[in-house]
Amino acid sequence: MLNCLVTVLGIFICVLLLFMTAPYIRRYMAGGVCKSTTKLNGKVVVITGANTGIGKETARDLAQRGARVIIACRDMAKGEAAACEIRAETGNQQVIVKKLDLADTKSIREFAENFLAEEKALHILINNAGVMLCPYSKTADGFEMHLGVNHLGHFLLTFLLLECLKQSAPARIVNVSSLAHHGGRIRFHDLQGEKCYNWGLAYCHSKLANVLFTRELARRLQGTGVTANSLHPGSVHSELVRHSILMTLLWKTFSFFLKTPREGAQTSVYCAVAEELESVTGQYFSDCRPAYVSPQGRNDELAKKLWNVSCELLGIQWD
Ligand SMILES: NC(=O)c1ccc[n+]([C@@H]2O[C@H](COP(=O)([O-])OP(=O)(O)OC[C@H]3O[C@@H](n4cnc5c(N)ncnc54)[C@H](OP(=O)(O)O)[C@@H]3O)[C@@H](O)[C@H]2O)c1
Repeated sequence: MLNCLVTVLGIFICVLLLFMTAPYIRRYMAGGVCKSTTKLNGKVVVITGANTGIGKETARDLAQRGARVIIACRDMAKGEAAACEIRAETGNQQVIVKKLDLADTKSIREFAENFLAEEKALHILINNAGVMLCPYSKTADGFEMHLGVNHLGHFLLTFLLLECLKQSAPARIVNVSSLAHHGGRIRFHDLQGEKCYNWGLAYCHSKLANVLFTRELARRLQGTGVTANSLHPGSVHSELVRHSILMTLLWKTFSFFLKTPREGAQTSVYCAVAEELESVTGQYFSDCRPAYVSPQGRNDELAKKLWNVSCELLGIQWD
């Protein structure tokens, strides 16, 4: 009887504490805010996966600053709905939608070809699109889905747009990675997860690949006026966990504690516009400040090897 009472009292105190501290936890989770007032009139921005979530809010912020924003997404109807909303809210009519499916290298090449034919410059490329917790599946080119979309798709897109970025310098490349990169491992003997697949880890591996790609890219771009940085947006209430019912339920239950997509976009915006980052490159940010990178994410030899393997897989020569 006494045990029972103590347990009930314990639970009651825990719930009370949670309610009392919730506003503080929420404020902590909201993270940093990009304070930059930089205007982007005359600048061209490409954001992948900007029809929803963090990408859409990043597009909204940059459109507000006057940029010509290209929403690169696979679903034109969803992209047009997002663009319509942003145009109406910001009054910026230079928000346009272009088709890009990162799970298909043909679509990536078509997107880049059209972009280079139609646009004169590219000042900011935000590689934001991503998938998480997918059951084992392959892209059109036979790459494991997380690796193919999150890493290889953006690797190829950056390769195809790089000359334009260089010619438009100063320019910035922003790769949206994740804190999850800490759990990632680059296992070259089973990069595609064919021998051993874990849907949670596959996401972590691909996000580690984002960090390593950024590091090697920044090293190669020294002196070109193009910078490359990666970031963790925070834990954001978005559609990212849609492939897992359990995670969707968890995300909904604890949504109060998660960042809104608008809060989640702050570090992307910071990396894209902050004046103090003008010549900062090869870094990893979270909450609009430098953050800790995992030991694997700081391994230059691994970054170089991943670069070469990615080129081989995509059949490109990128020296
Ligand atoms: N949410 C978080 O807590 C969190 C934490 C750390 C890192 N991140 C990173 O933040 C980025 C944005 O995620 P989010 O939270 O905003 O998720 P989201 O709401 O699910 O948005 C992901 C975007 O990527 C697009 N996408 C997926 N596959 C694509 C493909 N094959 N081709 C083109 N676009 C594709 C989606 O398009 P559709 O709408 O057509 O599917 C969507 O626009 C991701 O890189 C994610 O890894 C998020």
